[in-house]
Amino acid sequence: MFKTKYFQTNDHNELVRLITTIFNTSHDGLAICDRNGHILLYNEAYLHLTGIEAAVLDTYSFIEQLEKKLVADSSAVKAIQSKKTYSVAIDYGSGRKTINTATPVLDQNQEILFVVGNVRDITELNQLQKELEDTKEINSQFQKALEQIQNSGESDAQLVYRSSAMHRIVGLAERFAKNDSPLLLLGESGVGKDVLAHYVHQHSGRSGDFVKINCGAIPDHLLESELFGYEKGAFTGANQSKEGLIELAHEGTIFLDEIGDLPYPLQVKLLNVLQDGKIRRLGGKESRRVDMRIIAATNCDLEEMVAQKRFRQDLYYRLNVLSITIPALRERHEDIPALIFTFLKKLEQKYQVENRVDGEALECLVTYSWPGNIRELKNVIERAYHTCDNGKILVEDLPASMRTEKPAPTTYVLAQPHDELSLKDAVHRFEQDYISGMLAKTSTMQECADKLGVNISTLVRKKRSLKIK
Ligand SMILES: Nc1ncnc2c1ncn2[C@@H]1O[C@H](COP(=O)(O)OP(=O)(O)OP(=O)(O)O)[C@@H](O)[C@H]1O
Repeated sequence: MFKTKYFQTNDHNELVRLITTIFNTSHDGLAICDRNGHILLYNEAYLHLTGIEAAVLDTYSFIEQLEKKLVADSSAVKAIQSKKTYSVAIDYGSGRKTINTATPVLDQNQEILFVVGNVRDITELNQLQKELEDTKEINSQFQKALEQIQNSGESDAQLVYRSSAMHRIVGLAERFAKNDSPLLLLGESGVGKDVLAHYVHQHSGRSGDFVKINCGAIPDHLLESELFGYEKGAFTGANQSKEGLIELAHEGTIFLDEIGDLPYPLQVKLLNVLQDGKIRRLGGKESRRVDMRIIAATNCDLEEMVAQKRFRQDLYYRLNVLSITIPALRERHEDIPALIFTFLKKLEQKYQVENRVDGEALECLVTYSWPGNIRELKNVIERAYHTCDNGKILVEDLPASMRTEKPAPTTYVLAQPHDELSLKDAVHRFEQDYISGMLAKTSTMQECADKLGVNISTLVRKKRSLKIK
C-alpha cells in the first residue's frame, strides 16, 4: 500500500472503516483465511461470484470444502500448502468463470498468518475471447475465399460456396465430371448453373473446349446453323463452310443454356446427335463423329413443358440422365458473406479501392431473400461499391426494397374446417401443399424425402399421385 502526503489519519477506527469500505465495495471477491483454511472474512462479491452459501463459508474451512468436493479447486489450499501465491481458473456453478489468486501473509518465522484470496470475474473476458475466436474464424473463412480467388485460373468459372448444400452439390458435380453422360442443371435464374457447368468441364479431364450456347438468346432461324454448322452454298449467303458449335466442342463440353428455349424441330436433331454421336452440317452429305459432353441447363419446369408438348419427352429423358438442382440463394445464406467478399475483392483488384461492408448492411444482405439469386447479389454489391463513401458500404447504399423487406415469418398453416372439403380432399390438399413446399425448400429428392421421413420411392409415388410438378 502506498500513502500520499494527504493521508494523515492515525485514528484506528477511521482506518478500520476505510478498509472495511474498500473490502465491501470491491468488485473482486475477497476471502481471508487462517493457516488452517478457516475463513475469517469475506465480502458480498465473493458470495455473488462463487455462488457459495454463506453458511458453507461459516461452517467449512477451504480444506474441508475441497475434501467434501463442495468446490472444484482452491487456490487458498494450494497457497497454504506451498506458502506461495497461487492462482487457479475456476468455473463456478453460478455460471461465472473466475481467476482465483491466494496470497499467503507470513510472519517472521515464515509461518502463515493469513491467506488473502482474490476472486476475479473473467466471464466477460472469456466472452470477448470467444468473440475474438469467432472473428478469427470468419477471417479465416474470408482468407479461404481469397485463396480460392487467387487459385482459380478462369475468373468467370470460379465457384464460391460455404453452405453444406453447395458442398454436396460440388461433390456431386466432381463425381459427374468424370462421366460422359449428359448432365442437366436445374435451378432458378442466377443461382450459378453456368458457373457449375464450367466447373464440371474443368474437372472432366476433357482436352477440348468448353463451348456455351444460350438457346434463348439466338434467333430460331440462326440457331440451327450455329449449332450444326453449314456447308458452302447450304443457303443464300453461305459463301463458305462453317463449323457448328457442337463440332467446336469436340473432345470438350457443349453447354446448352436455357435448353427449354430450344425450338421443337431442333430438339429432334439434337436428340439424334446425342444418340449417334454424329452431326451433319446444314447442306452437308457426310456425318462427322463428335466426342463431346453435353451439359444442359434451364430454369423452366421441363416436366411441365413435356406435359404441354413443348419439349420432347425423349430428349428430356436423354438429357436428364444425370441432374443437379442448385438451390436458390435464400436457401443457403451461409454462402452470402463469402460471395460478397469475393465480389468486393474483384472490384478492389480492378479499381484499386478497398471498400468494406458495415455490420448492419451485412446483416441486411445476409437476410434478404434474393429473388435474382447470385446475379442480383453481384449487381447490388457492384452498385454499392461505386456509390458508397469513406470506404464503407452502409445500409443506405443498398436498394430501398432490400432495406424494407421483412424476413418471412415461419408459420405453420393449420387447416381450418371448410364446408366444401371432405376430409379426404382436405388431406389430399394438405399433402400436396406440404410436399410441394418441402420440395421447394430442399435441393434434392433425397433431402426432401429425409425431411419428410419417407423413403425416396414413396416421395416419387406421392409426387406423381398428387400431380406435384
Ligand atoms: N457459386 C458462385 N460463386 C461465385 N459467383 C457465382 C456463383 N454462382 C453464380 N455466380 C455469379 O452469379 C452470376 C450468375 O451466375 P450464372 O450465370 O452461372 O447463373 P445461372 O443459374 O446460369 O443463371 P441463368 O439461369 O439466368 O442463366 C454470374 O455472374 C456468376 O459469375
